[in-house]
Amino acid sequence: MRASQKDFESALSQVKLLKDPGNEVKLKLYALYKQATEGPCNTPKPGVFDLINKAKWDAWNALGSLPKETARQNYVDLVSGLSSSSDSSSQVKPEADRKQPGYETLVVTSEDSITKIMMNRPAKKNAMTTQMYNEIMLALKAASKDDSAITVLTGNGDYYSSGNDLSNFTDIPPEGIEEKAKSGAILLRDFVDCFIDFPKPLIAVVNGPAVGISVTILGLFDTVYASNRATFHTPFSHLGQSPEGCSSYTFPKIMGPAKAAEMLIFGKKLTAAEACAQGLVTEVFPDSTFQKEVWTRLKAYSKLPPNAMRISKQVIRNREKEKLHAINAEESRVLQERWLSDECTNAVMNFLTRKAKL
Ligand SMILES: CCCCC/C=C/C(=O)SCCNC(=O)CCNC(=O)[C@H](O)C(C)(C)COP(=O)(O)OP(=O)(O)OC[C@H]1O[C@@H](n2cnc3c(N)ncnc32)[C@H](O)[C@@H]1OP(=O)(O)O
Repeated sequence: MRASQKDFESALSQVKLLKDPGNEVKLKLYALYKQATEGPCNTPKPGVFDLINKAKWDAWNALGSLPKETARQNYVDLVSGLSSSSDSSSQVKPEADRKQPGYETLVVTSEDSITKIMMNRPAKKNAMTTQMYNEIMLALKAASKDDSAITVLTGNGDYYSSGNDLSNFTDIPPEGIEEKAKSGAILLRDFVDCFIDFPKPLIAVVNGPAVGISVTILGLFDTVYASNRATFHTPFSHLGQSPEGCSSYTFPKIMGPAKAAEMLIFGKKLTAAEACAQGLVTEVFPDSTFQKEVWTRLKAYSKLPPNAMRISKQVIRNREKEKLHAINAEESRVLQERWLSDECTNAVMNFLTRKAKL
């Protein structure tokens, strides 16, 4: 059911009675309020030294073209979630306090036996920089050893992730472009290996569109929940590139070779419903209730006996591990060559000079 203007006004009054929810939530509330009342952000970006207004602008701008009604609904849902959590437990720490330090491109939190790794470059659609790949690997390694039962990867803002940050290609070392391609292939291989080897249930909470490597690695997750706003796009041929993340093996296995070829060779973009029908996504939720429904479900799952879940995952996945590592190595080797091709260089230059988007 859509939130009415009255629900929205009542949420606006309720929010004033809440305990300080922390800066991150306040920014989310601000952005949703602006989007619900004024629509997409169209004011000039504040200067870099105007930190507070820039953070507010970034949060609002990250909502992109989210419709006003959806923003209104999300605002009402967020306030209702905050009210019930502050009613049910006065000991809940604000998110800012639970946040693990040391990450610049992620927000990593652990609560209710769930470690949540949130990609946090909303203004860049959570494009993955070299730093983000490295931080995700660190966060996964830490989560594999912490006392959480399950681990979640998600995105902040309107995108899940727009995939590899194409400006990674501009940072050429003095040794030249071949060396860049070589180190990129090593990074890719190490990154995907972390997903292959991750020992606990790994869940993707796909909050919006997903592109490139953020889609291909989904075949290595145990469960994928998606908002109905999410789309799944692997435009490798358009970019002069080739599949990674073990998708050359997992996608044909999940959806059959014909459907996999449409995605991986021809770059067909799937809606969340299509991705679910093809087995890449576990379940799709309406965007207005996505966060509430998914987190309620995950909190229930996180209470299951953790060792049993870990062992079940091993039984399901272990016999494939060796094969997946070999496929990852081969895909990384092929991509290393592709990155040196004219097709790839031209596609990246076209994006970076704003001549082409997906
Ligand atoms: C080392 C491991 C390598 C692994 C190999 C991985 C391969 C892949 O992942 S291939 C996929 C690569 N991704 C793309 O080609 C996406 C490129 N982005 C786009 O086409 C568009 O940005 C969009 C469709 C994702 C969103 O379009 P729109 O809603 O119009 O938003 P903007 O384009 O204005 O984006 C806002 C802001 O974010 C920057 N940005 C978005 N995605 C990327 C990206 N992948 N790389 C670099 N930058 C990205 C975009 O440039 C805008 O920046 P500003 O202009 O500074 O605001």
